Amino acid sequence: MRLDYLTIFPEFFDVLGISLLGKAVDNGIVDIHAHDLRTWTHDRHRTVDDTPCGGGAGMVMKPDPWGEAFDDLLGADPDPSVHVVIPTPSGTPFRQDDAAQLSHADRIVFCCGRYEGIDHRVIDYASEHWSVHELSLGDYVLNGGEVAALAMTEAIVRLVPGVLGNPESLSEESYSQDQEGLLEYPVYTRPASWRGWDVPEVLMSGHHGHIAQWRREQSRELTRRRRPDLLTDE
Ligand SMILES: NC(=S)c1ccno1
Repeated sequence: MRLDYLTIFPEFFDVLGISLLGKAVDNGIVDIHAHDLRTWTHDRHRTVDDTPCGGGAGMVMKPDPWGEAFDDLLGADPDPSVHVVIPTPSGTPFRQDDAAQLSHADRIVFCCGRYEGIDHRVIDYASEHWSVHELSLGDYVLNGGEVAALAMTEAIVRLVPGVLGNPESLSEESYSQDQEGLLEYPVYTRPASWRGWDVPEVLMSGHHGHIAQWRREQSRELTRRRRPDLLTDE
């Protein structure tokens, strides 16, 4: 999997060289390239923004640098196997299913907007050539798409075979299919008693059936309380 990041702050993506993602890069499972969008400017000030047509506060990212970056990185031929991800508060919610689908992609290009956003013609042009995903991490506004791109990258790449040491751990996570899309149950480790709080007895029983039942019940109760929207049968 090749990941490209178009941004005016490429240093944001230096962190992708550490921990599990760093190992995935070292192992050749993932190939990461961060690009300074100003590379594709031609004026003395390396300008990437301009005032919004129709007025309004703030600045809008000019289309030209994006178009020239696409030309260099992707060429002009349409290829629906290339996924262009634009983190934006106006996007559709980024969910575990999106991470799962994108984890099968061979190529993902993250376009990290700043200011009031990217000239919409960039998205229109990209949509004519590649598979475009305008995705939001949540109902809040960040200063740019970089932090969201990092979060989405981790959610996606950790699902790529060979990245996680123990793929079994994926099956019991929140939102996973094995968890029926529910929130993950509470987890415990030693000591059995800590500052007056004990590990639930069932988890110390060694009775796998009872433990599995308790965990299912905990997941449903937690989901009912915190995310009733995830309960499909209620
Ligand atoms: N909520 C998201 S993804 C975002 C991107 C930029 N600002 O907010």
